[in-house]
Amino acid sequence: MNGLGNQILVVDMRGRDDQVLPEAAIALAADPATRFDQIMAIHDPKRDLTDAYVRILNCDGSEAQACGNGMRCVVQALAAETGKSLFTFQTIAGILTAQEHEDGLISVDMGEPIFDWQKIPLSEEFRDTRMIELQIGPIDAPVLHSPSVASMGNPHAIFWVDDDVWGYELDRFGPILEHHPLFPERANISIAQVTSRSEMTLRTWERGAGLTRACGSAACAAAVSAIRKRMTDRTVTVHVPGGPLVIEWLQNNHVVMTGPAEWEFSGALDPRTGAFTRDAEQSEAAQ
Ligand SMILES: N[C@@H](CCC[C@H](N)C(=O)O)C(=O)O
Repeated sequence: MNGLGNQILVVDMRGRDDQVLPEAAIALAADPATRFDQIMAIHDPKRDLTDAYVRILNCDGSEAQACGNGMRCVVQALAAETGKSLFTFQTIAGILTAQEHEDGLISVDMGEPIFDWQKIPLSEEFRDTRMIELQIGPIDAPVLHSPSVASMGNPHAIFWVDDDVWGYELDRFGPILEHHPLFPERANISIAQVTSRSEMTLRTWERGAGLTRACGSAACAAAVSAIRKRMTDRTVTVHVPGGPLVIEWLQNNHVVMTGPAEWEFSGALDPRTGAFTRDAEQSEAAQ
């Protein structure tokens, strides 16, 4: 599936007690036929009143605490299967609720943002008035500096720019910043330009996945950071390379993300090796 071009493999692990292995994820990501950004593995619920436990893997095999676009894909897959429209999920980071609307768009309550530096986590206290020294450009005139830092369950840094986000070499700066010592668990790195009280443009270099066409949790982290800085109102349309996501920061402190999800193909996966066989009718149609 995909969520605004964020490539997602939704893997049904219900009724099994094993897991998608990191090696399987790495093998699947290396195959052009199954290239993906994240795996959303749907497991049997571990708690009453939840529909499923969802485990999230990046294409480098690492486990993530949140994936907004992937959650919308899970909702669409389960809504098609069950006819339900309201869901409650458990992830490593906590409980999330989600809803598929009549128009097909999906809202996910991504929970409460975290700004406490120890919980993001950062290696030391950091205020966005302090520059992160970059290994590029002159030290007294860095290309990107003073990010907002926040967690949506997963760590994010958002660098604000006044001009076009496409003018920055995120593929070059992203890996340097992802591994900056300020981020002991690495971080998702975004460049954002606020264009009005209700809109911004955002590009993201994802921890464990690299450049993606959309990152839902980054859109949430960027929106709440812009709202805290009084740059926007509490509802923000975040334009990512794959299209728009609407982010609302509710008075109860929860962040709700709304956007689409799209089915692409299906097949059978060996969760130990990553061997994948596309469903027969789809293979024939592709020939
Ligand atoms: N694409 C995602 C984020 C996936 C996890 C991230 N790369 C991490 O490691 O934290 C989204 O839509 O939120």
